[in-house]
Amino acid sequence: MRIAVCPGSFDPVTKGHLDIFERASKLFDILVVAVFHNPNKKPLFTMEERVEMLQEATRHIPNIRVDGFSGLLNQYVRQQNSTVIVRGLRALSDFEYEFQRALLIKKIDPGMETIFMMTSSEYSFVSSSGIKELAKFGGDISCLVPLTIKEKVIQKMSKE
Ligand SMILES: Cc1cn(CCC(=O)O)c2ccccc12
Repeated sequence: MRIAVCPGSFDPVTKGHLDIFERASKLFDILVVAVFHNPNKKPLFTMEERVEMLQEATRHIPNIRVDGFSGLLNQYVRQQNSTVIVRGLRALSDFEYEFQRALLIKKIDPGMETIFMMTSSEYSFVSSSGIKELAKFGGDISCLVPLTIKEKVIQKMSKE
């Protein structure tokens, strides 16, 4: 059984994320989309909200499992009976951080592999932070996130 883990903050999930999920889910028997609890960040949505939003947004992909985790990524991946991490790359600006992170994981856990997938060109500019910024000032985020996510972002922003 080939399992891969796709970790991220997904605060919120975007169409760029979904593009990677849909393509990566065809390469593995199970794709675990894992919301990472980052103690250094103050997310807009709670871990539970992000897991729920991801479950909704990926309902059409049968071999996806959504989960939340904290702690060391490589330990979590091994707990999922996997040694493969999948990350999406939007642009060259992502590469340096992702490259260092992949090398560090390889250093502490040589059996772990990180696979990078380029997002489709139509989503190469889409980021969760950009979407939140746009929504904050009343911009239309319809083409950047699934409809169910759009409503939740606007609702959450109205309370900020
Ligand atoms: C498109 C994309 C960006 N990233 C990293 C930045 C982020 O977490 O949004 C991903 C992580 C997993 C799957 C897809 C993506």
